[in-house]
Amino acid sequence: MTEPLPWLAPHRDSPVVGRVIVPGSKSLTNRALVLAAVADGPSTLRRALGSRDTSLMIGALTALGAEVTRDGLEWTVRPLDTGRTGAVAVDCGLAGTVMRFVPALAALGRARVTFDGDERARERPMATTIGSLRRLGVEVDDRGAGSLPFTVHGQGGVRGGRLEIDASASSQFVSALLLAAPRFVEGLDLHHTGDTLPSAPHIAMTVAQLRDRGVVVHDDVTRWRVEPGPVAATDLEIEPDLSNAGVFVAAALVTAGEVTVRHWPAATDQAGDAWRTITEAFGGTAHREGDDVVFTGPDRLAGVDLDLRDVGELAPVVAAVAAFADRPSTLRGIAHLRGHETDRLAALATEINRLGGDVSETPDGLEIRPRPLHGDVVRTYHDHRMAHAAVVLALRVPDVFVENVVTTVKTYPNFAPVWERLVTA
Ligand SMILES: O=C(O)C1=C[C@@H](OP(=O)(O)O)[C@@H](O)[C@H](O)C1
Ligand SMILES: C=C(OP(=O)(O)O)C(=O)O
Repeated sequence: MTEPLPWLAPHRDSPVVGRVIVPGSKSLTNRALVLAAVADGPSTLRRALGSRDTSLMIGALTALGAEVTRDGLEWTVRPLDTGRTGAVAVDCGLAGTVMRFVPALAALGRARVTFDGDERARERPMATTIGSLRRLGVEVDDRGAGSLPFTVHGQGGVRGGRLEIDASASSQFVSALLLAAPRFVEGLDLHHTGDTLPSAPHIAMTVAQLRDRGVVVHDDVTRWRVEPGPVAATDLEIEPDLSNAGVFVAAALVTAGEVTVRHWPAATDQAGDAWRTITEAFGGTAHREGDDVVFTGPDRLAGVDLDLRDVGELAPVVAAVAAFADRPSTLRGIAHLRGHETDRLAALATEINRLGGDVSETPDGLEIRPRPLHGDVVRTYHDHRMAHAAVVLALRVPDVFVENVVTTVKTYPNFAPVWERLVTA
C-alpha cells in the first residue's frame, strides 16, 4: 500500500478550545462482536466502531460462519457456525484483539483456520495463545515459531478445566480465553503465573461483558473461573473510545486550552477513563458537565511520575504531553509496550529525540526530560497511537510533518480532519 506524503500537522500558539465526539470503543466493539459470535441468538450493536481493527474482527468471525450486517449505526450479528469444515484464512492485520481472541473461537469449530497478519504482526507475542490452546488439547501448527502465521485445527470443541498461563506480555491472552470459556465443556479455571499483569481494566472489561450476558465468572486478581453455559444475545450501545479521546485531552493540556469530550460515560471499565486523573497529574482539571467531561490545561504543565501498567495504551500520548512539562517525567510499568503495534518505548524515544528532545528508555518505561524542540518528519511505524503522539508534538512545535497519519484508521476512521477542525478552529 503506498503511503501519502508526510502531513504538515497543525501548529498552534494559542489555547485550543472546542468540543469533540469520539467514535465507539475498539475494545468494547471487538468484545461485543466476539461475544455475539458465541451467543445463543442474534445480537444488536449500536454505535459500534467501524475501523480497521473492527473490520478485521468482522472478517475473522465471518470466516468462521458468523454473519454481521451493518445498517448505519446499528449492526446485527448472527452467531458462528461451529459445524463448518474445510480450510479458512483469517487476516489479523495488526489487531491484537483479532490475533489473540479469535484462535480460541476457531477451536470451538471443525475448520482448519490459518491466522496471519501484517509484517509486524508476525513479531507480536503469540506464544501464550498457541501454548495455552495446545495445553487445552487443541492442535495448533505454528512451524515451531511461536508466532503468526499458525493454523488451528478445530476438533469441534474444547474440554477446558484448569490452566496456568503467563500473561505478562499481554492481558489479551487472559481475555481471549475468558471470552471463549463459557463454550468450553468444563468452563475454565485460569491462573496467571507471571510476575506482572498489564492492562487490568481490560480484563475487568472482559469479565463485566461476560457477566452482562449471564455468564458466571469468579475473579481474583490473577485467577478467573468461568462456568460453562449459554452466552445471552444482547442489544448493546457501545461507549465512545476514551483511549482515543486522549489525543484531544492532550490538545487542552499542551496549549492551556479547554476541550470538552462529549458523552463520557459516568461509569466504565475503559482504560481511557484514567485520562481524568492523568490530566490532574499534569496540573490540569477534568470536571463533569452533564453527559460530558471538560478538560482544562494548566498554565504550566507539571512533570509526572506515573505507573501506566494498567493503562499502557495511553502511554504514547502521555509521553508527547510530558515533552512539554516544566520538569522531567518518568513513565513506568510499561515494558510490555515493546510488543505493541511497534516497540513503543523505542519509537517514542527515537521520535521525540529526532525533534531535539531528551528521552531515554528504562527497563520498564521512559524518562522524558523536556527540551526546546524543532521541526522534522515524525515516523509513526504503522502505529495509530504513535500518530496521535506525533500530532500532539506538532501542535506545540512548528514544521512537524507526520508520516502516514492515515494509520490512525486502525481505531479511528477520519481522525486527521477531526483533529484539524478542533485545533484550527
Ligand atoms: O483487550 C483489549 O482490548 C486491549 C488490551 C490491552 O492490551 P495489552 O494488555 O497487550 O497492552 C490494550 O493495550 C489494547 O490496546 C487493547
Ligand atoms: C495495543 C493496542 O492495540 P492491540 O489491540 O492491537 O493490541 C493499542 O490499541 O494501543
